[in-house]
Amino acid sequence: MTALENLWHIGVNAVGGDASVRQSLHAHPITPPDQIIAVGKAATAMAGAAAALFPDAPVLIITKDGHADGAPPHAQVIEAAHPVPNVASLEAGASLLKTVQGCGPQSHLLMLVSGGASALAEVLEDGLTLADLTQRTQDKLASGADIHAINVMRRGLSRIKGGKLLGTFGGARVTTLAISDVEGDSLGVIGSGIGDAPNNVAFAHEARIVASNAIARQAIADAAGADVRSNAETLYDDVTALAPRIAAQLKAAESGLHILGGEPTVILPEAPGLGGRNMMLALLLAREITGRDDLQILVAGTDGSDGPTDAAGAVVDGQTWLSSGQNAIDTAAPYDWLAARHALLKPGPTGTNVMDLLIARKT
Ligand SMILES: Nc1ncnc2c1ncn2[C@@H]1O[C@H](COP(=O)(O)OP(=O)(O)OP(=O)(O)O)[C@@H](O)[C@H]1O
Ligand SMILES: O=C(O)[C@H](O)CO
Repeated sequence: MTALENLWHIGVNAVGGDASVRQSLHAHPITPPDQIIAVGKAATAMAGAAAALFPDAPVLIITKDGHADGAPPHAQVIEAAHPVPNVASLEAGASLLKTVQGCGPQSHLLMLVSGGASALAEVLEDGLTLADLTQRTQDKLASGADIHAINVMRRGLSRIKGGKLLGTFGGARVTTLAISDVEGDSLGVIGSGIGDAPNNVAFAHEARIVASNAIARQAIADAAGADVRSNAETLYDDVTALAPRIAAQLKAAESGLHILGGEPTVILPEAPGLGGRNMMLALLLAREITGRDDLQILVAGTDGSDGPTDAAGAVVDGQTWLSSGQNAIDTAAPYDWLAARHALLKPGPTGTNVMDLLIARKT
């Protein structure tokens, strides 16, 4: 493993779903819940920590396909598609609504929310079909819209988002623990507000953000110590605008480590190839730094999968663009091009999701 990959793992481990939930519940104990619900890409890890503390509570886990390994044996597990929902997302949404509505008058519900929840569980407003939902999701994802704009669309179609799910809760108390994968760490945006409560509810609601991009970056900075030159959450723009800006900053920077976080956007052509925003940014950066022998850059999603692929991102340097990757840029097909250069990172599902990290070393 390269030094940059090692640092990425340190950051990701610092925001693991299991450890984040355990630490939060240890620091601020809660009364035992009567029901545990975990929704999102980190649901299995978050639910595992809660179920170990509260073994008597029934557990519902809704997560992405292939992300359920290690789920508590007594949990009900539903796996669905991400980022574009499928029929399992509607089944998951129906189970979610039924479970919340089935909580008794005195009950305490523990909600564990992580990014990806929006696509993984849905109950549509009357008159809408799965085809409407998938089409609108695909269009928005390809348009370069950021997560705030995507989730405004999602909330408008939904009977469980934007606080509507907890609006159906008839019990006494809800505790929401959330891992943030959105700028500003707002509970109303994470999973389109699936763990948020509307105003004027009759139950007590406490919400905590237990992991975030800032926490992951700080863990990397702590591990790298005096070597760190910058640490900022500035990866919020189109990848074609970000790449030249970041490359120019790195070329002008002092030698040392640079840590950036956030979630870039990509505008896709009509029939894109295989890739994700991290791979696309890595490819564009490879072009910008071609020939430089003093720069190495890692760009990867902390959930372990970038777009609809099995890679989290890539590591590039001044040699990566030895033969041109322009065609891969034009067709939005960074995956195969980077794979051929052995530049992809494939850690598998990480049990967390705090957006993306860029770690660059200048020597
Ligand atoms: N071929 C491609 N090249 C570059 N980017 C792509 C490609 N195909 C899809 N994408 C991008 O991948 C993104 C979806 O990626 P991913 O599944 O990692 O989403 P996410 O932001 O983590 O989802 P969520 O916010 O719901 O957790 C979309 O923004 C889309 O533009
Ligand atoms: O699921 C979602 O809505 C996004 O990942 C943001 O949390």
